Amino acid sequence: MQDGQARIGLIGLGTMGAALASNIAEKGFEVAVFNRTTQVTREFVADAGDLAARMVPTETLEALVAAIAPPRAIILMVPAGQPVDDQIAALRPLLDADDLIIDCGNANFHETDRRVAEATGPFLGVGVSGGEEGARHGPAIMGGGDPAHWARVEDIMLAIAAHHGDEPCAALVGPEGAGHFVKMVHNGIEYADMQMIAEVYGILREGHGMGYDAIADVFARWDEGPLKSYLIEISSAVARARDVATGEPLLSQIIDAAGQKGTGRWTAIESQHLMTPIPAIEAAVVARNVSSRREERARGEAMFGAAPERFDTLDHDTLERALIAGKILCYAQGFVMIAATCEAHGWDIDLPQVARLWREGCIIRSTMLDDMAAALEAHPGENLMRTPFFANLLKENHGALRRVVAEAALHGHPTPALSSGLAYFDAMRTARGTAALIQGQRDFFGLHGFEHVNGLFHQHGPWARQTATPKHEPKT
Ligand SMILES: NC(=O)C1=CN([C@@H]2O[C@H](COP(=O)(O)OP(=O)(O)OC[C@H]3O[C@@H](n4cnc5c(N)ncnc54)[C@H](OP(=O)(O)O)[C@@H]3O)[C@@H](O)[C@H]2O)C=CC1
Ligand SMILES: O=C(CO)[C@H](O)[C@H](O)COP(=O)(O)O
Repeated sequence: MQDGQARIGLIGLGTMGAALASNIAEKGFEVAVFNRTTQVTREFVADAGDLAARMVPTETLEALVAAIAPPRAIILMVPAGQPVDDQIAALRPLLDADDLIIDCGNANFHETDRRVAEATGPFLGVGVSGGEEGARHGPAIMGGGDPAHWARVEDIMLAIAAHHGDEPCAALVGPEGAGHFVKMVHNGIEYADMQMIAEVYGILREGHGMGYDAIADVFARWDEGPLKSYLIEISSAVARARDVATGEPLLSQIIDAAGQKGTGRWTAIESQHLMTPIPAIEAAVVARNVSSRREERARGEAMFGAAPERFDTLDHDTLERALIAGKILCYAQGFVMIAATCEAHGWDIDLPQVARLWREGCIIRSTMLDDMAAALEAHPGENLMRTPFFANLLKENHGALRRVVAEAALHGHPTPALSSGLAYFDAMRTARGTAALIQGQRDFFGLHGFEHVNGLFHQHGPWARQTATPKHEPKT
């Protein structure tokens, strides 16, 4: 320790903070820790084993600040929203002007933008993904803020991050709230990927009548192919798990109402502000909302009868291929959203770099990300679905996605994310769609005008009282 002082501080020893503090200490950095509930700090350090030698437990914010070598860097790992503002407000008066606060929790990136603008000292917003296991042994880290501030802690971030070969999955992706924005989109993709897997799980369970161990075997087999990913791997583990209390398959004992802390909802709301379509992600957020309406769903079942029927017209290969197509479309929507936000905010987030950061450590890590990074690198500005490698994969697999969505609909299995992914794919390959009718309707009831195929703007239909007068000359 430098003059007996720690290199960095960390506030919030919950699931993520405790794991991150242990990771930091394990990588050789002394870390001073503080938690709102003091007993948690005491127990954490008491249980830290050899790592305790590189930890300084503190019981007041003043003691925490005194324990860190200046210029200080302090990580916050507390819930998003007011707790972060409160913590900053309590901490900042105790700090020197050049001390750095790093919010490593999930934050709404607009709040991070605001905190950067309001900050009276250095501030970074850093997205950390990987859950407890990732935080402990190597998460993906998406930094946002001033490069000079990032440089002060870069060695720690690179050391604690997951690695893909020799490459650390940690980087400063952009200014202000860019790191939290990228983490938010990561979580949006996470929602959509999880929902698609859950939809296929429903078909295997209710449609095929398979048992949980057999479903776990299917997921485990898929985890050896193109779908290889953390989410498929843990889906297998979850399907195989037994409930400790009853000995029953755990999945039969978990109430089917999905929780959410806000990142998926933020992604969906932001996409609407940007007018950038991410329908599979939005559908996944809606599906969580629907899942929470248990009592209403039960009343619906009593009134109309249970929807999902047994059917055996889909083999496992078709389901796997549908998930491959669906997965590509989830990520494609996420990357398009990052590109759109860059344009709106004047940010320059490097999409291939984001794909590389997500290859290890994070929840959406998947073997496909290597090819995604290469595709985005080779075709800058292109939607992932139109890059040659993924376009070919979609050509090979969209038929399977179509069959799964169609058969599921025929047999009463809701597949909102898979269906939305397919509708996006079809809409995005339809040069002349159906919006002409909407423009005609808008003009009919509101004289909103439309653009004519001859290039004239603000034309009206024959229902307009006055003769349509072009406001602009034809485009040449
Ligand atoms: N769990 C996960 O998989 C991931 C979580 N995150 C993000 O990391 C952050 C922390 O999450 P997680 O560790 O799961 O949460 P936990 O609920 O496990 O821990 C929360 C921590 O914050 C402290 N805390 C809560 N409210 C306040 C407050 N008002 N003021 C000060 N401290 C407070 C708690 O202290 P006390 O002991 O006193 O209650 C506790 O140490 C969140 O932003 C979350 O979204 C990011 C990636 C993954
Ligand atoms: O950031 C995470 C993973 O990447 C957190 O686990 C987050 O809580 C997941 O979101 P939700 O709770 O809404 O499912």
